[in-house]
Amino acid sequence: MVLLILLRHGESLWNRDGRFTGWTDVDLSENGIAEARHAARLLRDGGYTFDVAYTSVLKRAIRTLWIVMDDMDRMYVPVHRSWRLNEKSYGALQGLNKQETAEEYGAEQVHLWRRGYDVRPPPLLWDDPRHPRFDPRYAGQDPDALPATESLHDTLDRTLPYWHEQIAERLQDGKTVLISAHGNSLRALVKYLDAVPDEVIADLNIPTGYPLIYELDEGLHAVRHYYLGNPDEIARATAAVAEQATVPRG
Ligand SMILES: O=C(O)[C@H](O)COP(=O)(O)O
Repeated sequence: MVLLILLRHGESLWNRDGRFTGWTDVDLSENGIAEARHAARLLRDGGYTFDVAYTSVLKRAIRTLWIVMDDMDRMYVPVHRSWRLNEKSYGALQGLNKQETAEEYGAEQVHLWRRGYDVRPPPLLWDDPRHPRFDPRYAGQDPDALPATESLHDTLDRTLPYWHEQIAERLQDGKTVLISAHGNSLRALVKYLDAVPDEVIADLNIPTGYPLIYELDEGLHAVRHYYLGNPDEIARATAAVAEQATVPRG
């Protein structure tokens, strides 16, 4: 049995403000820092450790990982960063308030942009300064391969090669792997691990800051998974993610 620990970063400044973030490099809020520390405590108290860590190239996931490594006294663990673990690109929606966007375009449309498996939000234009081709951290990448927007399907398609080429091998070596990443890059991995059907994945939300443990067999098939933490708090935090872009009644 091998262990995989998935961790969505703590609350970011734009999570706090209810804004679409995607590939925007936004830091943790004070609350997000506390959530990361809480995640470390949950792991420590549960007797979990990890041998190698993977994260995105976005600071909310990296900083969450740093805090967990520091609080668990595992700063020495090897860390690998890849854009393939980045959040789903929210394209031209990045920076907009989710609730205001729902008021303007309708909650149904925004739900499709957020959760439709094959639905892409409006893209960033090629010359938009927010396009990742202008960002030095992607300088080594083919600019045509960098997303101007993504569906969850697109996110899965660019995450999976990294899983197969890098992460799976470590797990097969019997290492416990921690992945500190994002709501949608983790939803994509969960879809793959649990073979969640396209229409069902829309209802799956991942809260910030709660470790999600996967037990895998030797073939890396998921045997079971569970969150660490208080189930009522996790249920509330998960529901809050789902409801981020609803239009208030009345
Ligand atoms: O990029 C974002 O806005 C969030 O990290 C994930 O948002 P979502 O829950 O609206 O997909």
